[in-house]
Amino acid sequence: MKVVKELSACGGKLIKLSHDSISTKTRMNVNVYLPKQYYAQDFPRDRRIPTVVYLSGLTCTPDNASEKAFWQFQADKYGFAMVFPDTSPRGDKVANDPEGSWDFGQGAGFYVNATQDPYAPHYQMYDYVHKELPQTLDAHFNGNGVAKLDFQDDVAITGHSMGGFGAICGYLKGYAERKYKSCSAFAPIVNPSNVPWGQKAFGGYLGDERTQWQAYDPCALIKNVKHVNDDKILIHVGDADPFLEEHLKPELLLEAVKATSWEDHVQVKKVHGFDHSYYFVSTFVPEHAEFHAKNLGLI
Ligand SMILES: N[C@@H](CCC(=O)N[C@@H](CSC=O)C(=O)NCC(=O)O)C(=O)O
Repeated sequence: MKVVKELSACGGKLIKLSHDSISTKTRMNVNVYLPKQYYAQDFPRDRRIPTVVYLSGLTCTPDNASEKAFWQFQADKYGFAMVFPDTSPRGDKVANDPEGSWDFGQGAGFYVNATQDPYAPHYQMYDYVHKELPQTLDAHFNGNGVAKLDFQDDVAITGHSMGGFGAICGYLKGYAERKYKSCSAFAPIVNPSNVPWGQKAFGGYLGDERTQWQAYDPCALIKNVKHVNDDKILIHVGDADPFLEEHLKPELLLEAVKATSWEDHVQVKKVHGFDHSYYFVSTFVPEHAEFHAKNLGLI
């Protein structure tokens, strides 16, 4: 892993990194925010700083949320690190949308492991985000005998739109092993099998056999995952979001959990006047930060 740039931000630092990924077989960029606690002289040697992973939406790089979501203030307030991965493999050798559209291909990896050519060789974003990246960050930041950051145990996950889908999907798939301690989402695609963005992505990456799609679709996954304790999934969506009716459809997740162990444990907050932009995301980041801080035992 190579440090490309270190930028002072709030009380800590935004570290821009790049590395060769085994999963995607490409060079991947990732941003990590280390909060002020990381740099404090008196930070207890027996404690680790937990992590919140933020998965971005279509067209994004690690920079969109780093620059526009204002997570850094919240990370300092509660004492967690942030990880902002990229949204797909990139490069001349990486297959792209044949029509050059922005909702598939580079910038739109959908956080699944593609099985179909020509996407399968590089589009392995599920393994990259949920397996390889935490291990790689752990080795980079904690490999010097001082393990101050926790990328693998006390970890929360969140995301926006395509990334909201990726967060809920990863949380549910890893739920039995408590991979993530907390999950939230901003304007997520909750039922990709039944909306155009998801159908295009799943068809392209996973093929026409719809049973393969169920392995990643939150509305299918949640029916087969047994809810425990008082875990909740927190979701915000704006009622002025232009993608709400066609692509997001949060009500489908509420329908899916009816009469399951998750009933009453998925909270969808529809907020008046907000659209799909980072003006919406950044407004509700403080509420999501507090939610994750509680679930990570920081407050
Ligand atoms: N380029 C598109 C708009 C694409 C868009 O709105 N992308 C969202 C995520 S959508 C779902 O995954 C986003 O986060 N964009 C980046 C940003 O900084 O806002 C168009 O031209 O309409």
